Amino acid sequence: MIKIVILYASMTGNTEEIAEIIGTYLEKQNVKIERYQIGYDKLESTILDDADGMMIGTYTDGDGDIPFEAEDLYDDLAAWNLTDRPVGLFGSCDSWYDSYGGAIDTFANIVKECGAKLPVSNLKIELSPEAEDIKKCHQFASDFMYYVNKKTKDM
Ligand SMILES: Cc1cc2nc3c(=O)[nH]c(=O)nc-3n(C[C@H](O)[C@H](O)[C@H](O)COP(=O)(O)O)c2cc1C
Repeated sequence: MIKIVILYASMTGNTEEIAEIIGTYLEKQNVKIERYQIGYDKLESTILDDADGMMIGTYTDGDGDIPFEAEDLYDDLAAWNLTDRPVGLFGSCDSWYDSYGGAIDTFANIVKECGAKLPVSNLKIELSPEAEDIKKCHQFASDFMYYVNKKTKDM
């Protein structure tokens, strides 16, 4: 069974909702999902030991900043073995701010630097997901799994 680990940081619940939409969609497709809330759950590189891919969801704080509770994870990722691992980035954003979903891009950059593969574009959802956004979440998850399944078959 394919396993995907979903890490998310959420203050007011929007990114958590997106994580739920993606996770539930994938579970229905027989993917094993493990969810961890950044800043609350214990996060160690071993959570990836038997995982086929990882998704990181985050809201954006300050002036395009990553949330305070995600700083430890950000610093620790270099020590995780991310080489060639498929990673997808998503989160809730607010277009009122200049740096739209800046934290998502910051996480995308660090995982790329750590050698991860980013098979899908970062998914940025305006505030709380609406019907159209739910479709985008499903498409994001589906495109991500297309890559993961292909990679798993090739191995
Ligand atoms: C103090 C503060 C600063 C923020 N800065 C940004 C920002 O720079 N860019 C952005 O896209 N959203 C920014 N936001 C908006 C949040 O990312 C947005 O409200 C998001 O939906 C919160 O997600 P959550 O419900 O998962 O916590 C900011 C929100 C707050 C309260």
